[in-house]
Amino acid sequence: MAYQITPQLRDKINHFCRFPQTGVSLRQMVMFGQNPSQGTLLRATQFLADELPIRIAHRIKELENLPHNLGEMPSIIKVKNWYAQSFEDLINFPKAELPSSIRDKFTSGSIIQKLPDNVPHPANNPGRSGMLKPSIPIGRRYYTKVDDIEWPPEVHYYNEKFTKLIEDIKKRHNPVVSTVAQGILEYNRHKTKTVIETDIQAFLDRFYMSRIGIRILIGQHVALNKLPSRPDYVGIICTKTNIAQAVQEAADNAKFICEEHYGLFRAPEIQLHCSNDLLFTYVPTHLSHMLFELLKNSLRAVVEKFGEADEYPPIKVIVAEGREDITIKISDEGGGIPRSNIPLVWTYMYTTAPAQDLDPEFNQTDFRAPMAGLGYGLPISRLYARYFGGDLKLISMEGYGTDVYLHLNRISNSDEPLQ
Ligand SMILES: Nc1ncnc2c1ncn2[C@@H]1O[C@H](COP(=O)(O)OP(=O)(O)OP(=O)(O)O)[C@@H](O)[C@H]1O
Repeated sequence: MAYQITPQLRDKINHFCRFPQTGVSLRQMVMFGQNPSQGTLLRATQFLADELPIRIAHRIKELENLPHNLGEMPSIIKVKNWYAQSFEDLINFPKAELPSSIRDKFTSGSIIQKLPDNVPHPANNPGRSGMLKPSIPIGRRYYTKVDDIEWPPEVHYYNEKFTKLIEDIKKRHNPVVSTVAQGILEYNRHKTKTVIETDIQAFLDRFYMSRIGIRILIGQHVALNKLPSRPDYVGIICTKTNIAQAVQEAADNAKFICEEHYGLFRAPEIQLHCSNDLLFTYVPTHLSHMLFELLKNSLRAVVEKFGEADEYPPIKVIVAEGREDITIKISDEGGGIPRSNIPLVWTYMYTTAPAQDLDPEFNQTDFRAPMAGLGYGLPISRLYARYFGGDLKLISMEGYGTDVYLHLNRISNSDEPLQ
């Protein structure tokens, strides 16, 4: 039988919707996740056990109040039910029952309510330093790392169970992007024009941005709990992400796909101008995703403009290191985009590639089409860039080529853009 939201669950969803979502910055994640003790992990568990149902409840509400009749499409209902099931799993997860000796250690000097804005936090006040352990402000609270004392096996077991729960939730939501895309196709069948309306575009931006945030929080928590510690990594965040290496890997992958797709002996060359030792803190999987999508677009444009050729004008990747941003410019001579189409390239489902079949049941880790096909590459890459305070811009010279600018914020302390 299809999943149903019971009236009791509905009340809980309404209740959690009343709380604002709490953003976490890349820097906070790095500070909190360095060499975490089981106690610190338990604190992270508690944060997520509070925060994830809030974020998910907001999404359920939004899926139920979609503009036009998008919310009635079978694929959208399917996605809403996944969110409702995950919400239910999370709120039914039992609270930690700690032995009293441990409970005292866990709570003493731990979560401190945020001080008024005009009062410096004691941990950041040099005159009073040492009074409190350094703590990380997240939302309205300060999260203090917990000492590495001998934590009883119950704490480890509890963290492990919660990790398993959210890992399963992440897996359940793997096909969300392609299923929502399917929902949009179902909706478009009822219309004569297929360009996405502004309100639906805004919903998709919010929805996918929120999904990135939820998956980062889960991915980070799972990595901290399960992965052996790796040098230069805090969970899924690499504190020494090597840009040149990331571009090179994305270029190799994109060229390989391009050669396969067009049956070419050799894809256009991708020239890289970047210092080999440029390192910064980032989530490497996000960076690879964006670079791969952008390079694929450039390769496709060049190959489609020049056809099967012995030589193509190279694609140039220039990396600039600023104080605030690291900017990656990708320039191609693939003929550019007509000016009137520029706003469309940021809309979901806009593509000039032949239509692709969607298979929402296909259990993929993250949505990715082979060479081109759904028109998700640019808008989703822009969300990834914006998620950590960066941006993605595109400038085209029709008849010549396209430049895309990928700005990555290196200060990394901007909060997640949550709505
Ligand atoms: N460098 C480029 N040069 C010319 N046209 C481009 C370039 N990048 C993007 N475009 C145009 O913008 C459209 C949308 O790009 P987008 O990356 O969002 O989707 P896609 O590549 O068509 O499909 P996918 O979902 O697989 O990424 C492309 O179909 C293409 O027409």
